[in-house]
Amino acid sequence: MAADKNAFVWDDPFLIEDQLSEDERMVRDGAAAFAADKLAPRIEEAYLEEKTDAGIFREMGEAGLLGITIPEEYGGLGANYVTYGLVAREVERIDSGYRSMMSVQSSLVMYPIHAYGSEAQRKKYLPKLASGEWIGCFGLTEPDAGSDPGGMKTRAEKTANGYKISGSKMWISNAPIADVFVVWAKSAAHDNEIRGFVLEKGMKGLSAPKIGGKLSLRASITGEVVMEGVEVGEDALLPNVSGLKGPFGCLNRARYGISWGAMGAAEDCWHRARQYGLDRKQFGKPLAGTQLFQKKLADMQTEIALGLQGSLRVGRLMDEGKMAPEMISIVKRNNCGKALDIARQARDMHGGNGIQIGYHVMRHAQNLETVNTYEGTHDVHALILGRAQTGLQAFF
Ligand SMILES: Cc1cc2nc3c(=O)[nH]c(=O)nc-3n(C[C@H](O)[C@H](O)[C@H](O)COP(=O)(O)OP(=O)(O)OC[C@H]3O[C@@H](n4cnc5c(N)ncnc54)[C@H](O)[C@@H]3O)c2cc1C
Repeated sequence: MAADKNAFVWDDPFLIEDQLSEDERMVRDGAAAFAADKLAPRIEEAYLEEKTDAGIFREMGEAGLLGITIPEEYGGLGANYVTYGLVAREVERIDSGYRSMMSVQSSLVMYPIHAYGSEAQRKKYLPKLASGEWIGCFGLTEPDAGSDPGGMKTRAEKTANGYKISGSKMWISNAPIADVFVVWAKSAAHDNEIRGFVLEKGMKGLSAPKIGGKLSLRASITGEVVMEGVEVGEDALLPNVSGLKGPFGCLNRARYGISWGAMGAAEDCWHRARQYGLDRKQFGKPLAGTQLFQKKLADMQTEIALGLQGSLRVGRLMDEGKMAPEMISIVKRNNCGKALDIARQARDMHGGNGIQIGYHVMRHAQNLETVNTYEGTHDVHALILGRAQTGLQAFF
């Protein structure tokens, strides 16, 4: 009997699947298999023990998940932004920390080296970052400059052969295990404009101590980047960008991926809450048979369907070269905020079991606290959108 072409697919209400190409589905399926085989078995221990396995980068590299949008000649996959988003969704279905490790490497380290770097920098760094042999980090945030990166204090002074960089960065994902550091500094030789520099592990004056005690993103290591007069040659400067548009160009890509990733974490919470409600009986019937439980599931289904459709639309526009950063603010802000609400609801729907590591939902909720904050907080994206529609700057 032929399938009913008007049937409702509860876990894909708007038939996202039909809107993807064969190639996009193939890479997505590979990422899903990788996530299930290599990431899912590690996450509970990694999270509980706050342990980041640096070997994951090589495994991600072998699976082709690093530098999805970077051309093949530099070791990337040469795929489109929709594919990048689909991969982020699969990885974050397991854990936001693993997706963070991947996003930083692909969007915040490989992207700027490709987009703003010299040919020599591309050839030197990109293949090893794509294979996961080298791990990258991106240093923009400082102890006193988070939402306002223009207030950064890190400085690059001109020397005879290059630059001397001094300052400190805070909350830098991957930093303690990084080989390659893309850092942003105000450069005296360039009218105090913000410029990007590529530093390498082992340089004199460069250190990256771990920030311990995180209650969120515990599987993804975070550190400071301390630069005490780090001397680099002219070849460390990213030559082709200056000003805040450099870091924001990278952040736009990462934020777009996060909008998909957060929906992956939300889907995991939704599916787990639904299954829990079907399995668990109270008052003589499954929890899923109660009106309140079903209302919560319907809210989750609705927000996830809308969120995924929004991210897909923005991805298609990026691939057509028609992306405006404000579009990314809409999906990053909406999807992270909604995913956080969904994870908290799912935790509640699991009752006492919901606080246990083995039920996964509280880990997602804890992670999504960070995902809602980094890469532009929920409120900062509201200010970007407010400015875009009123023409009035409300940041200060
Ligand atoms: C686990 C983790 C990993 C991270 N990884 C990286 C990384 O790899 N690289 C990197 O560079 N950074 C990274 N960050 C930093 C992250 O991007 C910043 O934490 C974020 O930008 C917010 O900055 P802040 O923490 O200084 O908060 P603040 O900017 O001090 O904000 C505090 C609060 O004030 C609000 N606020 C700020 N400005 C305004 C305003 N004008 N009007 C109204 N409200 C406002 C914010 O919305 C927020 O609620 C990471 C952070 C975490 C927690």
